[in-house]
Amino acid sequence: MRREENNLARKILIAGNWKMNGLSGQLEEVRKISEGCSATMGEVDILVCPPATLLRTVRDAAHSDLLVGAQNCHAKEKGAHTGDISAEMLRDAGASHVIVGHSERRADHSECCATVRSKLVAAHRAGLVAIVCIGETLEEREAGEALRVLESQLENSLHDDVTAGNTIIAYEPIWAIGTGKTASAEDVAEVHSHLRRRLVERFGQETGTSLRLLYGGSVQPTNAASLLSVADVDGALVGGASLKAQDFLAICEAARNCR
Ligand SMILES: O=C(CO)COP(=O)(O)O
Repeated sequence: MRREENNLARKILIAGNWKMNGLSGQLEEVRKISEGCSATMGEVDILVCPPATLLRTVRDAAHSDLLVGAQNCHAKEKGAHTGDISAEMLRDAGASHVIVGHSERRADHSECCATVRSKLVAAHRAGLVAIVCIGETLEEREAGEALRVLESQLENSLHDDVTAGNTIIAYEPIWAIGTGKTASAEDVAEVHSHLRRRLVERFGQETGTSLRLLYGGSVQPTNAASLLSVADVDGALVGGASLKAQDFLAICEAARNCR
């Protein structure tokens, strides 16, 4: 089933995850994104997630309709956690969204689903919309375990007060991140419809069908249209291609044309 036959009530979100990239001298790309997508922003939500050091600068430089988010938060509100940043601090710095549970954090910082869930609670406590990432490894996919692994991550990373207004799910197969390999539209459709069913079972019909499900992993201007046309794909979480305004804007434009 293609997107137009599915639930169109969910507004598409194109989110750029800059990861550990970006210095204050390089804000020209943000200005280009901000200006370039001003016509698109009514129809598509557009979010950029710079490193925490640039949150305030990007927020101040960007069009007010461009959403600005962070890439991680600590579970606690404040206290003796040297080097960490709380969800409240991110909000104070201008963020409205925060990514939690990205596979790079799960791998580099040994974050398990319980940690991700506590960060989700923190994000909601601070009034941030959380983007919860889940994804399987290549070994898990090849062993036929992908759906089981994803289901477990989904189950254990979320808490019961999740709503379509405070949470977005991003499916990012680990083997597709930064590799140039993208999951096929068929694989993405299978995963997203499975996740949708699980969300409806857990949160009920209304919330389950309203939660947005993003795809991430080597999304490029060349493949965005086909990925975004898949039913139950409600947007993209873009890494490398979000660093160049031209590429990111092309993906936003592809999203606009999917409506
Ligand atoms: O990890 C990602 C976004 O969070 C995807 O990264 P790439 O688009 O560079 O594959």
